[in-house]
Amino acid sequence: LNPSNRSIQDTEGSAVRPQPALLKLLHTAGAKGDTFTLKQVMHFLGQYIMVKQLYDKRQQHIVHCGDDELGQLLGITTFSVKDPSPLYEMLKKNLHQVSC
Ligand SMILES: C[C@@H](c1ccc(Cl)cc1)n1cnc(-c2ccccc2)c1-c1c(C(=O)NCCN2CCN(C3CCCCC3)CC2)[nH]c2cc(Cl)ccc12
Repeated sequence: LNPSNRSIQDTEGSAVRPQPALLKLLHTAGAKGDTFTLKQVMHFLGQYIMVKQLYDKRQQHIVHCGDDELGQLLGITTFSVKDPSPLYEMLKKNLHQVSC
């Protein structure tokens, strides 16, 4: 993100530009355009998980993404929505701060 090295949460309201691989997932989930707030990125990633039915039907906080592009981006096969750290790591690498 930006050189001032603010944490990912600080960029809540400001605009971010996802890398192509992440942008593709957001468009699959119905997102339009190429610049979003972090909140919108989170919303569309949630939609993506639902559209692709990646969450465990019995334990709905578990996401199985090993066979999906989401897993390629995260570098993991499974995660729990209760532990967002792998997600924030991925977003740090795949979101560019848009200084507008
Ligand atoms: C609090 C929030 C969250 C948000 C960010 C993080 Cl790093 C962790 C957790 N959250 C809580 N459960 C989910 C979730 C669980 C299963 C399937 C889809 C989403 C989410 C996620 C949202 C979201 O925007 N959530 C809106 C309300 N969700 C409730 C759960 N609902 C589903 C639960 C499973 C059955 C279908 C509905 C969907 C709407 N966006 C995400 C993106 C990712 Cl990479 C991972 C998880 C989520």
